Amino acid sequence: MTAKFESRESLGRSDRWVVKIGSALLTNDGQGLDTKAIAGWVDQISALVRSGIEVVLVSSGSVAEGMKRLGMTDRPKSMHELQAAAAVGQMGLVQVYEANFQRHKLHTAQILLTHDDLSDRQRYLNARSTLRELIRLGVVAVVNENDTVVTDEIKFGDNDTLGALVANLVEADLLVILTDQQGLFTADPRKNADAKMISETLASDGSLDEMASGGAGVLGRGGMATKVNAARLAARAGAHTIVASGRLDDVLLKISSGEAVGTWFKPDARPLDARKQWLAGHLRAKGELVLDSGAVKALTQLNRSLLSVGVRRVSGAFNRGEMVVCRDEAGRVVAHGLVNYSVDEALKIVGRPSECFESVLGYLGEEELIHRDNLVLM
Ligand SMILES: Nc1ncnc2c1ncn2[C@@H]1O[C@H](COP(=O)(O)OP(=O)(O)O)[C@@H](O)[C@H]1O
Ligand SMILES: N[C@@H](CCC(=O)OP(=O)(O)O)C(=O)O
Repeated sequence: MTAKFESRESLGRSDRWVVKIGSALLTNDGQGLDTKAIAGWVDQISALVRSGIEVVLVSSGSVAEGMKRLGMTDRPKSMHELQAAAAVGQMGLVQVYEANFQRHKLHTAQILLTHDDLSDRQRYLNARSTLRELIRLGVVAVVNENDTVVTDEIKFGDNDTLGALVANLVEADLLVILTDQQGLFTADPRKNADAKMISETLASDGSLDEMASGGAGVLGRGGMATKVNAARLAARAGAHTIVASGRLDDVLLKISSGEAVGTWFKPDARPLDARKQWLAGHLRAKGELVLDSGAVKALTQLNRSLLSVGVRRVSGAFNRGEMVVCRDEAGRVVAHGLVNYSVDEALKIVGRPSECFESVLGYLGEEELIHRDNLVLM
């Protein structure tokens, strides 16, 4: 547990926040952007900035606004129509933010990211430097997924995950996820009138998954499950998360004055170092390795690298340097890591000690299948 923020009051006074505003809130029943509500959130963010808090904004809404501008009544099914709608709507989104932040004499900047941008270490570092520079300059960055260039396989899809990755990038103290519910309930409150709101919890608490399994609202993408996962991802970098209702009056100001609004997800582990945070944010695995119990122990208890001798099975299509998931024999995810061998090579060396590599492969590469510096336990 990070001792830094032990109370709502101290968390409310933290220096750097990422605020994510979801589709469910931003749009008037899918009829374009709710500009009045946006003006209200901008007023609050501007007040936070004036009080010395650094804020990065992650905003959805491009598809809904694009649909309205193009006269589409139903959410398009095809990828290229969605991408066209997002491209049109993103213009509206930045116009609304720019015009409203102008009233407070604050500059805005548009940042559009894809999963690929953040899985490539160099591009990740570039995005990080740019965001940090914008923060230093007192500019409010408005981040969204670059919907125009992403395909189903590589997209974040929901902006909760993007919000958590941005929180990791800028080393935020707090990720605030504003949505259309007051927080995380014990079950989906739309379907269960007896559901109770959770006021605070450890992000790692396994019982949250069941509570959040109810799916998204009509306009949202991820529902509560992606918010819980986002809180966990942010927690790995030591950040706290609050999920709260964007419809509550002055919600952000209430959070900054320490009021107990929404659900507070606390980190419980020591934050990962910067490189491992980047690895933990690699969400698209290219393959899977099934480890025997000795290998699981070597990784989880002894902090060792993964050797091919402890791998039972290999699947997927990966090249050297790509991300794979390591599971135990019961199918539980143990770790993510960047492999030193392609799938074709890995298939030849699994279950064998590294002394055999030269005779099997015809050359001697790295001794480890995944080096411990490139492994992150899950
Ligand atoms: N346990 C839960 N607590 C609160 N909301 C839940 C829960 N399970 C599912 N939900 C649903 O998640 C929705 C919010 O997610 P989503 O529609 O993706 O919003 P956003 O666009 O803000 O990300 C709520 O409207 C609610 O119906
Ligand atoms: N990038 C998409 C947002 C995806 C989305 O709806 O996410 P979320 O707000 O988390 O439900 C857009 O701007 O329309």
